[in-house]
Amino acid sequence: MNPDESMFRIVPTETLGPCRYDSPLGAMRQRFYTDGEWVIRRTRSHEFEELEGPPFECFERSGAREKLYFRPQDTTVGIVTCGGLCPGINDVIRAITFAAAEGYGVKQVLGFQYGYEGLVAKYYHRPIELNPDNTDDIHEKGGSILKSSRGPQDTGEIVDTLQHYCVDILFAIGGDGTMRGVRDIHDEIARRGLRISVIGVPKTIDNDISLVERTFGYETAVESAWSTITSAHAEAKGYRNGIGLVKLMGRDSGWIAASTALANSNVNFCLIPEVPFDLEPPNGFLEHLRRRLMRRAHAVIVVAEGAGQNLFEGEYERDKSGNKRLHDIGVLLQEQIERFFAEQNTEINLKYFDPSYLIRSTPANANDSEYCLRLGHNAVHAAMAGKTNCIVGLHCGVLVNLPMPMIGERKRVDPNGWTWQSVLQATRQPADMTHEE
Ligand SMILES: Nc1ncnc2c1ncn2[C@@H]1O[C@H](COP(=O)(O)OP(=O)(O)OP(=O)(O)O)[C@@H](O)[C@H]1O
Ligand SMILES: O=P(O)(O)OC[C@H]1O[C@](O)(CO)[C@@H](O)[C@@H]1O
Ligand SMILES: [Mg+2]
Repeated sequence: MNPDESMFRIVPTETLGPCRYDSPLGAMRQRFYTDGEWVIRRTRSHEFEELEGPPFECFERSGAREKLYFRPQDTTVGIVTCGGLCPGINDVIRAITFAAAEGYGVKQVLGFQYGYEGLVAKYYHRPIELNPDNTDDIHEKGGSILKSSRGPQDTGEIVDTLQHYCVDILFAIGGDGTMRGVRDIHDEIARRGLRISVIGVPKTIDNDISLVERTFGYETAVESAWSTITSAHAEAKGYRNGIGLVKLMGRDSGWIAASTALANSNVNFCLIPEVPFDLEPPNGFLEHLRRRLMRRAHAVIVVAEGAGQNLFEGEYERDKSGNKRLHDIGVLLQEQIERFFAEQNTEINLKYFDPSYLIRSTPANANDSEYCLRLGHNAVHAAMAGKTNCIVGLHCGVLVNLPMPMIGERKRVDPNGWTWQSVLQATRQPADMTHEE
């Protein structure tokens, strides 16, 4: 069904060419989807005024297509995992391997090791052949069986390697940096006039990929953080003026901290990168903490690692991929809270929790595992139909193929949005803890 063009416009994904081959999934009487099945892009009410032309953009639904671009028995698939770890990476590797090898019967599935390094000859990381036997139980483990890495690699050399191994389809599982890598690899492939599909499966516990409702691993990370809050609460209530201070990941987006504060509403202060705060009285965080202790004699604080960077001076160091190494807000808060109450001759008992890597190295929970399976399957469906330079992700509750050029700025918590307003209601912290008028 085509949408009414005056009202709706489908944003198509790039395709390598016409699809000539019958899908073997037809023999399984699987339901096929067409490019004409679409999902309306989520648009906030204030964005309507800025829209030009047809007001509703639509994305094509993910799903198996009846006709394929690649002939399965001639097709070689590659998988690579890059960036930080995340619960569910192995689930996605397994789902891609099973869908490609068992579902479509492709010739070969190659796992490139150590991120984009594994696609550059000078590192001598040989790819491993993946099959249903050696990926059978990997979803029960955290981490990535293919290993990962950060740091730039030469795009030309990456494409040389794809050609060397006759790779027809590359699946890159990673975060925002990895997706930019997909775009560069795609551009080089196009420049060389090659017929290789590159598909991204967005992974990040930070949940910060634009247009994607939820990235896999995020929910598991929140679930792991939940139990740390329970411990912090017990410690806080176990002593006079007890304070449980928990630092969670989230460089630029405070989704994990905000969701954890909602999931375990023992949190009294949630500090995220999107909402700046000051420390000192009259309206800084420390004064509000003092008032909270006066009322209830204990407090639980959750701080995202990217929060309060305005409180530091000095340049940032960078990691190999160019990401900022942030100043340690957890340690600064610990020091400043202890100093502040010592100056007031008030006894406090502060316990500091930093579960950073614990929450991202665990296996995926059941809901994330299910999501990973569907992402893996639908990434394979998209690639076999010749789609390229796109990602698969959940949008308005439905899996869609999103063209890479649509993926814009990082998704961040909106201080006026539903999530943050719920956090304010649950914590009862002031909306503004700055000295600004
Ligand atoms: N702008 C870019 N262009 C091309 N490649 C990039 C770009 N940014 C990052 N990459 C590459 O993508 C890979 C992963 O990037 P990065 O380390 O930033 O992790 P990520 O994919 O963003 O995951 P995470 O969310 O865990 O940080 C690295 O090899 C990096 O060099
Ligand atoms: O220490 P690493 O491995 O560079 O990863 C840390 C970063 O990874 C992320 O979890 C994103 O994957 C960030 O929130 C965090 O700052
Ligand atoms: Mg990143």
